[in-house]
Formats: sequence, C-alpha cells, structure tokens
Amino acid sequence: MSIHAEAIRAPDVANFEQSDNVLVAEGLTKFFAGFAAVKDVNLSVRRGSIHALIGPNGAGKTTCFNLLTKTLSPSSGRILFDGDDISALRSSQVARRGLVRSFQISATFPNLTALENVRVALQSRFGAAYHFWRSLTAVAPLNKRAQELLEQVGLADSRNVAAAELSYGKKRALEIATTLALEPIVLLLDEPTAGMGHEDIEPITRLIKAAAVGRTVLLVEHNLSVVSNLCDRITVLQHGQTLAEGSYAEVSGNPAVISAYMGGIDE
Ligand SMILES: Nc1ncnc2c1ncn2[C@@H]1O[C@H](COP(=O)(O)OP(=O)(O)OP(=O)(O)O)[C@@H](O)[C@H]1O
Repeated sequence: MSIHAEAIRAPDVANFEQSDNVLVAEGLTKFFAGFAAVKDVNLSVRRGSIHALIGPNGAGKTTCFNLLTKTLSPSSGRILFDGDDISALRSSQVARRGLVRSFQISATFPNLTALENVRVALQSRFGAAYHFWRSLTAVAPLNKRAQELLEQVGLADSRNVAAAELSYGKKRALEIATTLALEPIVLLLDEPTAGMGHEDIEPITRLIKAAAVGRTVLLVEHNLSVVSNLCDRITVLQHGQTLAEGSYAEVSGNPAVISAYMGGIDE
C-alpha cells in the first residue's frame, strides 16, 4: 500500500483555537450488573493529538471507548465534545458533530467494491440527494471524492475489488477511508492493528499518522510499539481506573504502569 500522507484533507475545524481539549470525560463510570468496568475516569484528549487508551486485559479500555463513542451510556459522569455536554446524545448524533468511530470491518459491504463502499459512506454524509435509490448518474459526482480517499489510504489499485476479496490490512485501510469520508474532527479507532501481520502494521500506522493531520485521533491499541511510534499522549487504565497519563516515555517509566503490565504485556 502506498499512502499519501500530505494528501489527506484536514476537516473544516474552525473551532480549533477554542479549547485545548476537544474531548473530555469527567467522572466516567459504567456498571455492568453491579460490577464497575469503568470507575470515575477523567480523561482529556488534546486537540490535534493522537491519544491512546492502553492497559492490561480487562482494564476497561473497550468499555471506556464505547462510552466515549456513545455506543454505551454511562452510569454516571459526563462527556464533553468541543465544550458541549454530549452525555445524552446517541452515537449517530455525535457522529454528525464530527466525533466518528471507525466502521468495523463487518460494517463494510462485502459484495460492494472498495470504491462503492466509500461512495456509500459519502452518500450517508451528503444525505437524501445521494440516497441508494438514486441513479448511478446522480451519484457520479461522489466517485471523484471516493477515488481520492482510496488513493489516500493506498487502495487506488483495489478500487474495483470487492471488499470481501481484500487482504485484512486493506480491509482496515478501507474502513479508515469510509470513516474519513465523514470528515471526522475526532477519529476514534478501536484496536486498528488487531489481528494484523507485521507486513500490515507499518502501513496502517503510517496511514493513521496521515489521517491525523489536522484532526484528533483517539485509539485503543494493544500493540505498545505502535503506541510508542504513533501517540503523543497515553492514558493507562487498570481495574477500570486511570493509572497514569502522559507521553509514552512518561507512562512507560512509571513504576505503577510497569507493575500493572508485569507478566502480561499483551503486545
Ligand atoms: N457487557 C458486559 N457485561 C458484563 N461485564 C462486562 C461487559 N463488558 C465488559 N465487562 C467487564 O468489564 C471489564 C472491562 O472490560 P473491557 O472489555 O472494557 O476491558 P479491556 O481493557 O478492553 O479488555 P481487553 O484488553 O481484554 O479487551 C472486564 O472485567 C469485563 O469482563
């Protein structure tokens, strides 16, 4: 895959100067049948940063991520996006505001080509004017943008290949292209390198770096070398609580973090 970092377009982010933190969690807590999977987590994601949520297995990363993406509702606490309390909003509502979770592979349409998948994402963004039932001529203007997005994620040569036929790494790249079609202000990625072989990890890391230009990225990631290579800021969770926050150098030198990972760095 060849990736054109500089070509990935920055979103319209007129509010960038307003506040240092684009996404803030305050006292975020989630109980499952009396068990606190996430307990009183405070988190500030700086505008323009690549921020990782890490921690040992069962630390509460996925639950925290699902709360931030509004896939789950918090038991208590609140979430601010661009200064607005989004705690009561649905994921579709926050996505329209620019807080967009990367589609999961299962959400791409396996029988549609890479180009068609990106076009469907663009159609969903542009609404009724480009709905499915419109003729191919009507949606043609979207092909150019879809093609650009495919080029940006290194999939130009795969434009006419069905999503189901793409390699695992290319499926993840397609997933990112469909997400970028929505012009996210904050791009949320759930374990972007999970299940990848070494050959795909480096290109996807470069792709995320490129996609982060002009926007903010928050990801859950198990692979600590990816985290160290990619992320400006890291929040370490353990037992549902924040154990440490800082740069990779800061958190990786923190004795509490070392102890939490002892015997179980799940790279
Ligand atoms: N829907 C649920 N119902 C009950 N318990 C849950 C549910 N989801 C998560 N948990 C529990 O909450 C805790 C945190 O889980 P979570 O998946 O958020 O951790 P994680 O850090 O993402 O773990 P992993 O690295 O293994 O994916 C775990 O003990 C898990 O068993």
